[in-house]
Amino acid sequence: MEAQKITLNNDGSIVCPDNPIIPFIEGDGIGPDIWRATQMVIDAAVEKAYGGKRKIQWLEIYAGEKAKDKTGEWLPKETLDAIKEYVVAIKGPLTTPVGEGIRSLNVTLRQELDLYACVRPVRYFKGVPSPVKHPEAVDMVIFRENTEDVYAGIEWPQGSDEAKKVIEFLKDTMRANVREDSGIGIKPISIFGTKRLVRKAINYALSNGRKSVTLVHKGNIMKYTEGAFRNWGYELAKEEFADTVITEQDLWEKFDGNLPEGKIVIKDRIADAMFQQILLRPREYDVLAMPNLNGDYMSDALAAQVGGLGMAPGANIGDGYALFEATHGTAPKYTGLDKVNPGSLILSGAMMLEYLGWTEARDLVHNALEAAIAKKRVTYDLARQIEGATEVKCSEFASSIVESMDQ
Ligand SMILES: NC(=O)C1=CN([C@@H]2O[C@H](COP(=O)(O)OP(=O)(O)OC[C@H]3O[C@@H](n4cnc5c(N)ncnc54)[C@H](OP(=O)(O)O)[C@@H]3O)[C@@H](O)[C@H]2O)C=CC1
Ligand SMILES: O=C(O)CCC(=O)C(=O)O
Ligand SMILES: [Mg+2]
Repeated sequence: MEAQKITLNNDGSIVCPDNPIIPFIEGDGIGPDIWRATQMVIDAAVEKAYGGKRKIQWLEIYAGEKAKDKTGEWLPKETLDAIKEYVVAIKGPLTTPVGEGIRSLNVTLRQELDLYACVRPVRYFKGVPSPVKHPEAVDMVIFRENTEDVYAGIEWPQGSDEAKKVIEFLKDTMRANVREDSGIGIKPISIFGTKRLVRKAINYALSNGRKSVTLVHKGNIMKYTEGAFRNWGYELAKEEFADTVITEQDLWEKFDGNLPEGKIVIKDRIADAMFQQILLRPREYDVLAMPNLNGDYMSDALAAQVGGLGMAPGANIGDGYALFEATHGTAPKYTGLDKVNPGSLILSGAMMLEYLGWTEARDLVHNALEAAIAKKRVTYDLARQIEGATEVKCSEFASSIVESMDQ
């Protein structure tokens, strides 16, 4: 069967052939190890679910260190073009230097492709060790705005002409005093960016039988960015989902705390308090929508509750285009050791299978991952927390997942 491209309908839904061509970026650091493991597990699940009728044809594209070595560029235009051409892609993590050097390639990919929602489902898999008493109570899906906020890349180093000019402008024109030896960063949050993100989160909640969407913001301090995010989120819910969305106040005043069938609650929480809520009252939260930085922090914190960054999948989704990737980074100290947990990228691959509509293969991955963990032969991150577990390599864990598909 000849491999074909995935195509997009006008409404942003995809048309997926049985033999789609899917580009992948291997990634830096632990990327090659976890990508190898992921490819093996996803291919095995597809083969097992569809008996050869469906198969992914993988197409390697380059970004990060491998791209720099091969082409002299960190993010070649061909890579962006390929993701647009093939609609769906998957990537390993890419390194970003701290405090200097190139801008994040991960953030650049999201912005250039307008993948405005970073979707990170956080759920518990049986047998995974956790620092909390009831990790099974965690079942949340983060919708993190992916293109704005302090990630917009509008910043100038301390002492630069640009920083000096902005400081002067603030002082002379806006009567706002900023210390002269400051670096400057700008935090834009727009009505457009907020509303399309919240719209996606509410639509997801409605089509997946979720009960609430919580807007997470620091609007008491950053009134016109984070506070506005909250206000525009409520506004959007009222404008576009008046028949289905109720407020928390409605829930108590009109419905005595009992959510009517088919409705969802929209509520909001201030971000610092929300970090406590996810630990102490996880059952009260479902879909979470938030600006970029809050989403970045909350993703790793929530991941910790269900087994850590080795078990944290994600996707960057726009209007049709999607780029799947783990929540974690390149974990540089483990580069080339075949040691880390490939679970996050494997689960990101399972999200991709769902996006293709291949839910039988997705279920196989989820069940086999749980079955492999039950055997207590797991990578270091889980082994160090499970009594009586044997530590296995990244590749061995992937093989164990594949073997578990047959059992
Ligand atoms: N989307 C992306 O591509 C992302 C890229 N990055 C980039 O990655 C680089 C490193 O960032 P860093 O802050 O160290 O964050 P990382 O997420 O790479 O790693 C932090 C720690 O998390 C644990 N961890 C991460 N991945 C796994 C895994 N697969 N299995 C088990 N444990 C895991 C390890 O903990 P322990 O030490 O306890 O073993 C690791 O030391 C930076 O350049 C950063 O910019 C960061 C996040 C996302
Ligand atoms: O781009 C990076 O280096 C970090 C990104 C990140 O932490 C994230 O997307 O969660
Ligand atoms: Mg992060």
